[in-house]
Amino acid sequence: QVKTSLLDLTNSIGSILPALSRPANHSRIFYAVMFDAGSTGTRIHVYTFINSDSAGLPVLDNEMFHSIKPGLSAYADSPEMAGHTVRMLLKVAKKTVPRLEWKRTPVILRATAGLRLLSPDKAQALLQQVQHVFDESPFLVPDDSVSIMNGTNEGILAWISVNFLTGHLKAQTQTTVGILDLGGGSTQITFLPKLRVSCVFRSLSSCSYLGHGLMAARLATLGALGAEGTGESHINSYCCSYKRCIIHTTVSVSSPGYAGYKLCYQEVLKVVKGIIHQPYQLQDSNVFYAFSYYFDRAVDAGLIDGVQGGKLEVRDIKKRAKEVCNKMTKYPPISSFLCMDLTYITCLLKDGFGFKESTVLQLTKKVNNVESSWALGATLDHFHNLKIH
Ligand SMILES: O=c1ccn([C@@H]2O[C@H](COP(=O)(O)OP(=O)(O)O)[C@@H](O)[C@H]2O)c(=O)[nH]1
Repeated sequence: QVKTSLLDLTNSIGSILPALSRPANHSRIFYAVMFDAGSTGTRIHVYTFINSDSAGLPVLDNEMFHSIKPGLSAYADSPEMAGHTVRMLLKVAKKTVPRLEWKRTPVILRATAGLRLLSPDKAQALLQQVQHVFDESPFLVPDDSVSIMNGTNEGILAWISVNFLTGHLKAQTQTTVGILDLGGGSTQITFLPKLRVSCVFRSLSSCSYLGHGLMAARLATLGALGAEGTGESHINSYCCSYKRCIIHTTVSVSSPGYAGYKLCYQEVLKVVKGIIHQPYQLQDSNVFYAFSYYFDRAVDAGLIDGVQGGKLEVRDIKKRAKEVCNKMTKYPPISSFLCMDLTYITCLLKDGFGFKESTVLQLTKKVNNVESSWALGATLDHFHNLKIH
């Protein structure tokens, strides 16, 4: 658990503009290109900002977003393919940023759980390929433009993104919202705990759990982590909605004749228990924005609209998990893992983070047409070091 002074953070964000030091007559518009090298895909965010007249926050005018699957870690044994992926995505940046602005527009790539879980030499080989593609590009390549980001920073930067987008970082705003990010390889929870009377300043609480993203949790639940690449393997799981659930080309999972919420919960609890500790000071007044796989699976389960998102209580997810696992729905689940995924999400929220069944989550993909992701916070961090390191 890492704590960061929120006062430092907001003061620093407030001074982004002076740090940019642009010529007086220069256009007020500037751009930044941030790559998210995630475990399940690589994404490009091209941000267009407008300098505000005051020394306050810049205005985010637009985001161009594009993604490619699989993630860079899928090319651990052919790193030049990782370079190819980034080169393809850079075409989006060239189309979006005016040619005259290329040489002053920074390109940055931050990798998350996929590369954290690789051996250091394989991860390094992938990053070197990306660095090579950046160096050949017409964009500005800052120092430390390509690196693996640590999990707590991932959570803090996502918190900055969502609070920036929802207007909670403005000087006069007293409240903030918490964030819940469920990636493929890791999961993050970041929020501002209740003020203790004796505290001088408020501290952010950010926890990241490597190996507890949704895809990693599937493998861990099935005890299949060690089975990868060792030849075909069959596993029985109460969480498998179909007769046969394929998890990996070499690992297939069979249902023991029936799935069921209670038995499935016991399976996923083994992954959650003992590893996730409950962050203290969680309280009812904390509003949490939940995105990435929280959002995707809620859409798959028919709980929220895929464009609008929506509010859900933890008990709504639990209820739908029961319906899917106990086959109480009219429609067969579109994914053979929907029972396991919804049960894992319920277990993570309740037994992992200590949420009540009545806790309300705001399921969100985009805020004002901008992706809910750490990438925006990382871009703001680039323009002025936010002292989160
Ligand atoms: O800008 C983004 C970045 C990620 N995601 C979602 O985040 C999840 C996967 O996260 P990732 O592969 O980055 O996992 P990590 O490496 O962080 O564990 C998927 O549902 C993506 O669709 C998204 O919707 N928008």
